[in-house]
Amino acid sequence: MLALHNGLVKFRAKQVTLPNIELKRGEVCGLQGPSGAGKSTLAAVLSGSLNRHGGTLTTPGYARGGANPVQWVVQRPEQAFNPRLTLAQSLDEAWQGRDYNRLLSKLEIEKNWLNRRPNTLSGGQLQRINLLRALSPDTEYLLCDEITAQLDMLTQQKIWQSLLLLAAERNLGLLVISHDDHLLKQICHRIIQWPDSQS
Ligand SMILES: Nc1ncnc2c1ncn2[C@@H]1O[C@H](COP(=O)(O)OP(=O)(O)OP(=O)(O)O)[C@@H](O)[C@H]1O
Repeated sequence: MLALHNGLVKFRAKQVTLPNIELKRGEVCGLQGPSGAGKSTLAAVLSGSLNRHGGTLTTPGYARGGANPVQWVVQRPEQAFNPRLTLAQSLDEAWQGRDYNRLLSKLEIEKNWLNRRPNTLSGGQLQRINLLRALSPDTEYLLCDEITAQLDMLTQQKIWQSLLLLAAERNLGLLVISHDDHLLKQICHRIIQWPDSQS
């Protein structure tokens, strides 16, 4: 279970009250809310990237020597990679030397892309590799923060098709943060409307 209750984050000039959330493995939950409400802040807290100032956070434990089981995937994949490393080097780090080749075709990634540096790939190519980076065997929950918002419609559809299949196969819990009403209704089991109500 991944859960946050009564979460609160204080920035220097602002305090953000986070919505209560409980996400189980195998579940695809949408999160929708106005710009600036704190959706990315919530993802940062759930993934342990940002300290909270209140509330109770429940996360799955790390496997011994393993990576974070809660992975936050952001809208701009270039932020997730060291620009000086090839993508293969970044993937080897994230996967700790384990074999990810089986996932290349599932995510429609061409092997030769991996010899390149992040700034030489398109947004869609890089986001596929970013998802592969986040999908090491340790991952149990994926926080998808507007991950296809900058991509064309066809690429969006293909990425979600691949990702939902993999999520079902791996029994991952998915939090889908998006302003795209149509996408959320199409793929989510339930949608949290923030700050209004839960449905
Ligand atoms: N590092 C930071 N320092 C100061 N304020 C911040 C920081 N990060 C976020 N905030 C503020 O916290 C609030 C929530 O930001 P957040 O990015 O989580 O919103 P969001 O719901 O994801 O917005 P959007 O839909 O536009 O991406 C905003 O008012 C933002 O300005």
